[in-house]
Parts: sequence; structure tokens; C-alpha cells
Amino acid sequence: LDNGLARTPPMGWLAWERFRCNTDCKNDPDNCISERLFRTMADLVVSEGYADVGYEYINVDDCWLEKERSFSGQLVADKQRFPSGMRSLADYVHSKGLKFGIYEDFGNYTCAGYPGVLGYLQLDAQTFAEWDVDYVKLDGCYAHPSEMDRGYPEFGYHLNRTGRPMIYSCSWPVYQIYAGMQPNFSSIVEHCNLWRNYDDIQDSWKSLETIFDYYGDNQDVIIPNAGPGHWNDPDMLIIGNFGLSYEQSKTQMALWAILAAPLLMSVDLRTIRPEYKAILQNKKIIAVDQDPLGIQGRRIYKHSGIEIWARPISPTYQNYFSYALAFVNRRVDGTPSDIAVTLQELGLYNPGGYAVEDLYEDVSYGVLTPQTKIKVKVNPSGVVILRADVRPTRALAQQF
Ligand SMILES: OC[C@@H]1[C@H](O)[C@H](O)[C@@H](O)CN1C(=S)Nc1ccc(F)cc1
Repeated sequence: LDNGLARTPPMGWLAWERFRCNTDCKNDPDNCISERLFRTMADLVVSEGYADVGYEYINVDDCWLEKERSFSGQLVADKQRFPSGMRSLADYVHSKGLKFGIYEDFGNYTCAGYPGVLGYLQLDAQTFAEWDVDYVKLDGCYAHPSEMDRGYPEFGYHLNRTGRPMIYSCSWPVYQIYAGMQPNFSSIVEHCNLWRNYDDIQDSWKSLETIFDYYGDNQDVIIPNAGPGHWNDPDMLIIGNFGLSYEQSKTQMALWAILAAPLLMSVDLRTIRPEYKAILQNKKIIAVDQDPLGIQGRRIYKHSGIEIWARPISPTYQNYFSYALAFVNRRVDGTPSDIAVTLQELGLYNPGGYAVEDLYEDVSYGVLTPQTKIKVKVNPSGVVILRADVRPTRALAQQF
């Protein structure tokens, strides 16, 4: 969507995967979906250094609402859990220098059964603008997928007509794919800033594997739709929760950067362990995800449990790109796997070579020619991610 927003994939914090639809503030006041939870997370995004490395959006998901609209038909935040109202929460988030996201559903109900936007598209878009919302996720439960080709553009039209810039996140294609339909991606790219292509992420390595398998297996259809202002969304970062090991967490961060994915953390920032926080705050990997060229990377090798993923990034030189290269070990046979490959075999041909460094370890490989063998040792369910920055051809360099 060409609304000047999301020129790089959005970064922030989204409640759903970690906090779900916990509405029991009586028995679980610290973890229920409430204004207190989002204020606390906004505070921590700033105080714990996440904002400094680019995390910007604090996003509410399902279950924020009263079960009934107001007398005038407006959406109302749950009076017990959001007593100050959404506008006040948005103001608080803005006071921390962050941006505020909200959730609704193109249907009669949200997935958790709260009021959906059907019948109130213009009013709900206007309400979100009045509340100074900066990002809207529109889910697709309780709707006919065949209605979505009209419905999602229509809601986006109403958002645009408010005059307030709001990132528009669409669940549109995933529900059509579930219904066996072929999504109209040119329309989705035109009307949405990001969209979900596949299942909800759950807190497990298995769930993560199915998602990046899907993105690798369907990459020829998926990759061309990505670019500044319009991104594929493989769902939230689950780093720091319960289901991923340290190695698997490094793998998700590396692959999300290769996929030019939104970096929407869904984790309890109050209890996250330092080594997981360090993965989320890895500036070198965030720089890959946020690369201004906005070219989504692809899986270029997959064999006997070893995968290699490559993303073209800046700087470029003549018609050569720089690259991020991720080596993933899907094997579980105990010992780290050795991978030896030349840059040329990976498609990096620049005669002037590439300056290569590891983005997790403080290791530099120096300037390598396309013919140089690179050897990496990758831990089971882990990753090695390198950056290969293109170098001018020697001839040119010798002129100076
Ligand atoms: O209720 C909202 C929740 C989150 O927003 C996810 O990101 C959305 O993809 C949808 N969603 C859920 S749990 N959707 C859903 C998942 C399984 C199911 F059987 C019925 C609905």
C-alpha cells in the first residue's frame, strides 16, 4: 500500500502469541489483556533499549473490547480492563515516543467472539483515527473469504479517508488460502502494508519450521509481492517465550531478517532472559531486516537437513548486490554440521570480492573472492548468518 508508511518492515511488540485472550484480571492481573499490560510493555520497550534499536509499535490484538457496541454503534474498550479508554492508552504510548496499534476483524465477530467491523466499516475507521491509532490489524474470522476482495480494500479506503496515517495489516490472503482460493496478490499489495500468508505462529520449533518451510516452498509466488510499503508477514517473533531453545531463537531472528519480515515481538519483556533479549536487540541482524532495498530473500539450498538462505541487500556496486547468508541446520543428529561452500556457488560473482562477517559472533572472514571456500559449523536447529558486503573490483581500486 503506497501510503508512505512501512517503507521497511514494521518493528514493535504485539500481545497475541504470549498473552492470547487472557481476560481474567481478577485472578491474573499481571498478565490479562489490560491497559496496565500495554503501558508496562511500552515502558520496557523504551527503558530496556528496544526502542533504541528500532522497535516502535505497541500493538493490541484480540479481546480488548466490550461484547457490545455503544448506543451510537461505536466500538468500546472493555470498561474493567481498559478503564481509561483506547485514546488514553494511545496517548500514553505516544508520550513514550512509540506508536500504537489496534486489532479488528472483517467479519461479524473477531476470532475470539468480540464485535467485528461488518456493518460499521466507516464508523470503526473513524473511531480508530479519533483514538490516534497508528496501525490497524484486520483479521478475517467469521467472514466469507469471497467477500474479502471487496471488504479489505473498502476498510482501507475508510482508513485513508480519515486523513490519519495508519499502517494497514491484512489477514486477507491466509483466509482465502484456507478456503482453497487463489488470492489476488496485486490487489493485496495495492491495498495493504503487510499481510499474513500462513498459519498463526505457536510457541514451538515445530510451528516455526512449518512457517519457514511454507515460505521456502512457495517463495516464487511470495517473494515478488514484497517491497517497501508492502510486506509478507510470517507472524510474530516468539523469541524469549517457552518453546524455542537458544539456538532455535537465533534461527527465527536470522530467517525473519532474510524474509524481510515485520519484527513484532510477542514476549513478556518483564521476564525475558538476557541472552534472548540480546538476540532481539542484535543491530546487525535488524539492519538486514530493515535494509532499504526491501528485497525479500530466498532459500537457495535445501538438502539432507542443511538449508542456505540468501537475501540481496545494500550496498550495491555496479550490478552486484551485497548479501545476507543464513546457514540453517535442521538435523538433530547431535553434532554441529560443517558446511563448506564458495561465494560463487551461492551466486556471489563480484570479481572485487566481498567483506564477510558473522552477524551473531564477533568474527570477520576478511575480504573473500568468489572462489574462496567458506566453512561454517552450524549447531543442530541453529543457524550461522553472515553478511557479505560487495567490494569494488580491484582494477578500479588500483586507479586510486
Ligand atoms: O483471535 C485473534 C488471533 C490472532 O490475532 C491471530 O494472529 C489471528 O491470526 C487470528 N487469531 C486466532 S486465535 N485465530 C484463530 C485460530 C484458530 C482457530 F481455530 C480460530 C481462530
